[in-house]
Amino acid sequence: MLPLNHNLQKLVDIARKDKKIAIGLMSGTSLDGLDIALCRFSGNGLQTKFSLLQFTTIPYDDTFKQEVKAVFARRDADLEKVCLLNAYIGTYHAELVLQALADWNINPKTVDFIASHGQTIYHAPKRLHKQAGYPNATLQIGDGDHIAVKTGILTISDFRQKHIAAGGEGAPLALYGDVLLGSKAGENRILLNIGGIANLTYLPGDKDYTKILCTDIGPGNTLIDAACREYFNKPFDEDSRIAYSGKINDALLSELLSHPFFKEIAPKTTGPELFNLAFIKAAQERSNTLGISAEDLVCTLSAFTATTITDFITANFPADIKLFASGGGARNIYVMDSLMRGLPDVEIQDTAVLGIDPDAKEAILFALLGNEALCGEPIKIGDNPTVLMGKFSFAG
Ligand SMILES: Nc1ncnc2c1ncn2[C@@H]1O[C@H](COP(=O)(O)OP(=O)(O)OP(=O)(O)O)[C@@H](O)[C@H]1O
Ligand SMILES: CC(=O)N[C@H]1[C@@H]2OC[C@@H](O2)[C@@H](O)[C@@H]1O[C@H](C)C(=O)O
Repeated sequence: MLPLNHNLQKLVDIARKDKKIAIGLMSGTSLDGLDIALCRFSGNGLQTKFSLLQFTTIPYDDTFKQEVKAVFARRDADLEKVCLLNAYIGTYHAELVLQALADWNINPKTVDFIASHGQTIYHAPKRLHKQAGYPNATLQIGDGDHIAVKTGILTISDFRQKHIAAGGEGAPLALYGDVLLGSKAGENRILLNIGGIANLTYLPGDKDYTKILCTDIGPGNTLIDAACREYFNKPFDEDSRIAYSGKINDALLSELLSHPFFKEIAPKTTGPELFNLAFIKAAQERSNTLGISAEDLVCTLSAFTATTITDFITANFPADIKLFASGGGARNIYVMDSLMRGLPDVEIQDTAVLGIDPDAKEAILFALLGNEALCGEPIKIGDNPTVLMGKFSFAG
């Protein structure tokens, strides 16, 4: 029998380790920076035990943000720029990982694997592109080979394609992490992540997997951020100061809420390809509200995010439920206050009480998906794709 090549042998050795040190990387739709979570795993599937050893978000500089924004969610993107960014982001993320490890005084050789989400630059489920003959599609760039070669660490990346190949929309993948780390017998739970886009996982206390639902809900921070950039030259509404200085415009709010996406059956996914500045302006035109103040606009968009979440939860889940929030939007007090008022019977906390740092949750998710890719088995959760995801990149 021929021997395994050294990469495959190393892969098998890592997969069989009782304890694995992993780095999860997430760069989300808000483009604020790279989330880096250093985790330790033992076990797999429902027996997974994890601890977060370190976490940081390394902010992107303005030049990098502009470069990515030039192609992000744009149908007319410059293909050469996409090609360059695919390699560049891989190398750049690798540098940021090495920087974080140096700051933490950790030798890269002690890390078993990196699990990298990459940067989504376009998300096109059929519900969005509507082009006959084409499947659901999504594109994350920042190639794993560059990360593996530059860091010397086995890298698992490009998780979303398998989900699509097996019939999904490529998102939300939070489902797989939330089921493993977030469910509790006897307690109906919602894990709500408010990033650029808001998504949730419903985990019933009876652990009936056919009732589990994981779906995007609509915009989280993306429209609020877009309006802050356009009218206040600010990246986001820090501590909701702008929202609190404005008032809700009811005509605009009901126009925003009337978009057909909110009537579509879940699970469903979306992104800034739909929810963007042009979407806001079109709704303002239709509701005759182009003249409202920028403060009222930010306030109305914040109310829009909160209302879509409360409406979805009220319409779909039982009243006896606990909600655990994560993502940058969990710091938007206007949105969180509105959720508490809109869901008076729901106990709302953040995921920290579950031992999951709310800022780190998505980076932890990818580390966990990497652990499953190495040593898990596909888990059947209702009608969701029963798959292990991720592609392997070797350092040498
Ligand atoms: N103090 C704060 N006040 C208000 N909003 C905040 C605050 N801190 C963070 N945010 C919001 O959180 C956003 C960043 O959230 P996060 O990092 O979870 O997004 P993401 O991971 O890029 O998104 P996604 O999950 O959609 O991919 C910021 O752009 C901002 O809108
Ligand atoms: C295509 C894509 O990048 N989608 C992201 C985005 O950000 C939030 C929401 O939209 C979610 O569907 C997804 O990310 C998380 C990590 C997920 O897949 O669960």
